[in-house]
Amino acid sequence: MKQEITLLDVTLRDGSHSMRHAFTEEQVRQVARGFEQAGVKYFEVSHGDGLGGSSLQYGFSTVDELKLIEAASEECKNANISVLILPGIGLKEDMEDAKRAGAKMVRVATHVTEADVAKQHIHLGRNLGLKTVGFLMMAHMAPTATLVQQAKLFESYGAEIVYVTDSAGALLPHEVKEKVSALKENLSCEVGFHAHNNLSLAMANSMAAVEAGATYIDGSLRCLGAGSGNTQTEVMVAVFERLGYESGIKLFPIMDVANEVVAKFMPRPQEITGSSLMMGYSGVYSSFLLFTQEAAKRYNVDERDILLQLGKMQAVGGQEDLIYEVARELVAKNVITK
Ligand SMILES: C[C@H](O)CC(=O)C(=O)O
Ligand SMILES: [Mn+2]
Repeated sequence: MKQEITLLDVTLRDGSHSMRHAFTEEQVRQVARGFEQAGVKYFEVSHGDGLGGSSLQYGFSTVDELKLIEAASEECKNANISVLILPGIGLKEDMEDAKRAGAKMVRVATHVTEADVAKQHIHLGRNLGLKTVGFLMMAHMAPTATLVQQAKLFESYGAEIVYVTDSAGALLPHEVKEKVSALKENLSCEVGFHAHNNLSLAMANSMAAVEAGATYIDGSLRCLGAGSGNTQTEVMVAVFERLGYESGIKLFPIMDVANEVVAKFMPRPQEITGSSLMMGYSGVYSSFLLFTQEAAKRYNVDERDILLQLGKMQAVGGQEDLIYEVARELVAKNVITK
């Protein structure tokens, strides 16, 4: 019997960063229809920074995420919609609204050392009858023992799956293996893994995660996501099938939605540019990419210098304002390298 894994697609959520949160209802419907036909079990829809993310700080959504969740849900009979929520950005009401709009799963995301802020959200997810997941972001920033401690908190609150989230695309395969194995040894719930491709390691890291026992792996079509994007879903379908795993996703239909739908609205190819490489190298949150490019342009400084400095400062999600501060400091110090 083939071992089952769930490939959870985040094109319509992590991809929202790359799309500057401008998904249209028609784009979402087309992708959702494609997922339904291809046999995808779970896919995520919401603002890139999760429910309630539409704001001056993170970027306003063109179309209200609830409308997008509702539209996606209307297209699906078997595929289930997940939403992401970051405590402090999204509210209790947002989770309730998302459930009414058709969400079946909620992933509660915190910085890797802050699982304790998710207790109420995990409880609420369970009370709403949603499949409830803990999502430990910027996993490269904590030693494995801390990650285990934090994952245990999530599990104790009721999370049914806990994710190791490589938000900066900074982890190397042996580190993924160590972290996922430690969670498998210390938790009873399932373990998931979310990669970013900033060091061209998303696929290798996803394979390392599955080999270490992860059963949920995130991906996005054509890699559409923050930074250099995520592990490419349609490629994972092929690779994991070759490795003898069963994802339930049909290869040709998932390739069709990637190439006939998503590729046509992507604003740019998901390449590993100088800046996204630097994010993986210095451990910077992938969703900082477009803000960094804007700040570099505005202050005429090298994006790589901003990113190196943000990495040294250990900047985390929610500190987007630091990007501009660092750019201004580089100007003040006369580090004008462009
Ligand atoms: C809010 C972030 O975009 C969540 C995520 O996908 C990550 O940390 O990676
Ligand atoms: Mn991500």
